[in-house]
Amino acid sequence: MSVERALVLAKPDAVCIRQAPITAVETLLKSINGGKLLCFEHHVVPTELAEQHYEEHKGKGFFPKLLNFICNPNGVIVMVFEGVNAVKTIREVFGPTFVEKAIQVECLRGKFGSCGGINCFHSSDSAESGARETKLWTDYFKIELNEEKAKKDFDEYKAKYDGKYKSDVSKVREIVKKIRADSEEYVNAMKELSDCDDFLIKQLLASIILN
Ligand SMILES: Nc1ncnc2c1ncn2[C@@H]1O[C@H](COP(=O)(O)OP(=O)(O)OP(=O)(O)O)[C@@H](O)[C@H]1O
Repeated sequence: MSVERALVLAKPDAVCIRQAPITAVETLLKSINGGKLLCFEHHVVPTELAEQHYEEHKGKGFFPKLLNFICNPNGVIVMVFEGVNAVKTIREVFGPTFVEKAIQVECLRGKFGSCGGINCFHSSDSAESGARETKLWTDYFKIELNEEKAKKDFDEYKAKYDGKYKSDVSKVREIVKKIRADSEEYVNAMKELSDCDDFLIKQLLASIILN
């Protein structure tokens, strides 16, 4: 039995889904033995921090999309939890990385995730990474770890949003499915005109959709 710290992020999708961080905090405080919330702060993530946070994935094919997602202007809610075996407990509460797998079990990524790696939450994967990530994020944003302040910040968030918006993401998942199917068609059509890779073509599509 060891007391550990874990960095938890409500990722940009969970920042938009207002009820998701509330459910996460309340579920985690109930689930972690002796669980404490030590910070609850909203921040927009600069690329240099994202690169350090996800350094183990540098060079992998999905790295640019991972940075693009976590640096989204919706920002993230930075949380630090402490408790006995906190890392394992949090990862069980969040569930599998990919939403298609997460929806097969009772877990928060399955409840709130949109698709693939757009899975609402990050949590440190070992006590060592918990310590490393907590230091990285708290140093970067000069966050003070303080249970009282975290409670106040969370209570303010809760007073503003609890029960104001739905928790059911099923309509959003249907739309995401359609967009993904259309995006494959777009990539195939562009490939007749281009040797650009799929990521760059999808970035163009994102610009078109947002225009
Ligand atoms: N093959 C992939 N394709 C797209 N995105 C991926 C892929 N693998 C991982 N990701 C994204 O990168 C994040 C980090 O991957 P990792 O393998 O560390 O999973 P995790 O530990 O479950 O997630 P996290 O680190 O966010 O808690 C995932 O949460 C997901 O958003």
